Order: sequence, then C-alpha cells, then structure tokens
Amino acid sequence: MSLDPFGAHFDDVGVRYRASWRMTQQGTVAKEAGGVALDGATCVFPAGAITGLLGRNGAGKTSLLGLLAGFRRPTAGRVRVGPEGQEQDPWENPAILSGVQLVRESGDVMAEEDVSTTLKHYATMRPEWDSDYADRLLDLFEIDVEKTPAALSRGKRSALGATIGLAARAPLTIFDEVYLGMDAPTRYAFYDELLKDYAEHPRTIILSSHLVEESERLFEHVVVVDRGRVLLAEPADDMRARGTSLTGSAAAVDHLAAGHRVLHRQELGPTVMVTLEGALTEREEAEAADSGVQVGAVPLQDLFVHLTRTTAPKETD
Ligand SMILES: Nc1ncnc2c1ncn2[C@@H]1O[C@H](COP(=O)(O)OP(=O)(O)OP(=O)(O)O)[C@@H](O)[C@H]1O
Repeated sequence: MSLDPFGAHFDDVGVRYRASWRMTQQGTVAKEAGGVALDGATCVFPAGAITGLLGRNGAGKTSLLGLLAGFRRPTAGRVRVGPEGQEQDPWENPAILSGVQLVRESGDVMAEEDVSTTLKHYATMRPEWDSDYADRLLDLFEIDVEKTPAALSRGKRSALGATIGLAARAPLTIFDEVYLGMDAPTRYAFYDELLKDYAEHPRTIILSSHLVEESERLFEHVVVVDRGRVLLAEPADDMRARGTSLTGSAAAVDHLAAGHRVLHRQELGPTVMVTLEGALTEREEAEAADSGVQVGAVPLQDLFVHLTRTTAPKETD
C-alpha cells in the first residue's frame, strides 16, 4: 500500500529568528543577530508534483522547508501539510511528520555509526521504506555501508542523503540542496533515478536549488522566494512563458524586440540572441518566421536570474 501524496499550503507565513548567543572557538561569547527569514509567504506545493523551490542565498528556502518538516513553528501565519483535503499543522504531529522526509546537505545521519545503522533507523521510521531499492541505490552510488558517514567523501555523503530520500518513498519528499556535493555524473544519475522512481511511485517532491540550469527539466511547478517573500508560485511552463528568446541577425532581432522589455541581449558574432519579457503577437511570430529569426522558450535559469536580480541578497555563503 502506498500513501497518498501530501500537499503543503503556506498562508501569510512569517519566520523571525530571535537574537541568540553562541560560544566562539576562542571561548568567548558572541551575539548572533536575529532577523526575518520569511515575511507573508503564501503559496501551495501541489500534491503529486515535483516542485522546484528557487531562491538566492539567504532567500528563506531552508527556513521554509524546516516548517514542513516540523523543525520549527512559523512566528506568523499558518502552514498545513497532508493528503489533499486533509492538510494539518505539521508541528508535533507524528501522523503528518512520519510522511515527510527532508534531506539536508548536513545529512541527518548517525555520524559515529556505520552507514547500515543509519539505514536501519530510517527503515523503522518511514512506513514506505524500500530496503531493496535502498540497496540498489547504494550500489549505483558506490557507497560503502560499513564506513561511518563521517568517513565518506562529501559527494558520497550527499549520495547517501539522496538514497535515504528516495528509498523512504515518503508522501512528501524534500531535497534541500542535497546534490551540491555530488560530481556531475552522480547528480545526473540522481536526477534520472528520481524521475524514474517518481513515475513508478507518485509522491510529492520538493527540490530546493539555486542551480536551476541542470535541474529545471525535473520541475512541473516552481516556487521562487526572494528576501523572505514568494515572488511566484506556478506551473513551470507558465514561468517559461513569461519570456521569449529570439535568435537571428541583429537587424531582424532588434526590429522584433523594439516595443518589448529586453531582459537580456547577447551578441555571438553577427548573430544576436535576446530574451524578452512576455510572448510575441501572432503578427510578430509571422514576421520572425519571414526574417529567419528563431523563436524559443527561455530557460528557467534566465528568468530566475532576471526576477531576483534587482535585489541584492541579504548575505552570501
Ligand atoms: N538560526 C538562525 N538565526 C538567525 N538567522 C537565521 C537563522 N537561520 C537562518 N537565518 C537567516 O534567515 C535568512 C534566510 O535563511 P535561509 O537559510 O532560510 O535561506 P536559504 O534560501 O536556504 O539560503 P542558502 O541558499 O544560502 O542556503 C537569512 O538571512 C539567514 O541569515
């Protein structure tokens, strides 16, 4: 039996961190500034879809995902998670949280025990855990289960996180930048595996990223956050339709682009490529065809950069 996919609803959600104190390596006490991580965030992560959660460094992605996994409560607004029509507050709610698997780059593993001990732990925690599938993924990613997670390379630790996230088959599966430590072949193996297993075992998947280019093919839906606010939450194709790319001779492209807002312009010898906001009219499309200008979709990465460019990040890491 597999559980129905969980959706997640954010209504006017705020997260404000209080100032705190921490011990420095020199043994002195330092004050950690508080601040607003989310402010009036309203969006839906649809049940049974793969959603890309996009945002620059410090935008609020991890804070938002921590709410779904019950790590903290919002300081304002309401978060609800669960099967469609039965969403509940996840906070201290075991019925909901047993169906939410958040995979973070930090791992959430037993660092001092061998990998197989961590896997046994997840097998008891996650009702839908598939041990055979976990074994296949461990082979695919060449992870030695007799090592401790601390003895694995950073990339192998990320792959262990991916293994846990996939084999848990949780109705809400969240990957928070989990693939950052992986090399390119491993990341592509992870993306392929995710799509294959999602097709066979439908569930809700959220992938947070600021590396949009290579993961955008996975997204059916996108949520873009910027400085704690939701800039947009919509099907990925609607976001793609927010822009048009034109490639051709400079004269023809610039003529078509006149009257449109140009988001980006690039010259490649005699060829010019521009990204416009919005779509061409039918007349302009005919004109483009006549003048040999290629009209195409805009990669999500370009739109993401454009949408979030006007504001400087609060901080970088
Ligand atoms: N424990 C904390 N105490 C104080 N401020 C925090 C804490 N955690 C996050 N913040 C602040 O909240 C804001 C959002 O951080 P968050 O980690 O949610 O962003 P993010 O989008 O996941 O960033 P990144 O892509 O860099 O991981 C940042 O300004 C950050 O400094």
